[in-house]
Amino acid sequence: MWRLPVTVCRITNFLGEQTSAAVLRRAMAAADGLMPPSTIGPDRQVNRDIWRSRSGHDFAVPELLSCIDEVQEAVEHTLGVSCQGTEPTYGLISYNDGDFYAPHQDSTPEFHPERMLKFVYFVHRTPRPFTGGELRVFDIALPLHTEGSVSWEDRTWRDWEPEHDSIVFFRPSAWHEVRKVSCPTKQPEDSRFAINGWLGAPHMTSN
Ligand SMILES: O=C(O)CCC(=O)C(=O)O
Ligand SMILES: [Fe+2]
Repeated sequence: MWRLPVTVCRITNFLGEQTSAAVLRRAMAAADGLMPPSTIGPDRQVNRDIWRSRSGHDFAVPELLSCIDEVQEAVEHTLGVSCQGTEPTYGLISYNDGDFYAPHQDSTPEFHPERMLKFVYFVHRTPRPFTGGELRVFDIALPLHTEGSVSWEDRTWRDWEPEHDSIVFFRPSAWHEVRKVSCPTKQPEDSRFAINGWLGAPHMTSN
């Protein structure tokens, strides 16, 4: 069996000092109003065994979208996806002390098949007020028809730091997780903030 890393495009200093600081200020203000717990699935269940974080859905970041637009072609080329005619959907997610997201896929043939490209843009206070919170992206085991021969314990991965003003792009079908965050102050403003979104076919986009 072969293990191949999933390609992740990562860009640091993505918006620049001033713009990322402005996004962080808005994220901190949103978190101060205590965003609701993140929910999973079409019936919007809170399941703290799978996903512990808080989500804000009406957080607008036009400056991020225009920077994504500028790199989109290069990212598509690198990841081998085409995002022609797609539209972005996104939200602000905050992870505070003890929060995490268990391994999952953002899209499967049955669940959000319209999602073509995933992006996660990170902001946080400096110095970083939390530890953990790495984005873990699992390698693919090949050949794909390995039923029975691959065990969950054997899996391999690469961790990506949630560094302020960095962005990662990958295919939403990749298995990934957010490692548990430790944030000793427990203050909402000290959270690991992520603007988490997808480029997807608009006619199929749903929540
Ligand atoms: O915040 C991250 O690093 C990724 C979060 C994630 O996997 C998701 O919201 O689907
Ligand atoms: Fe995800």
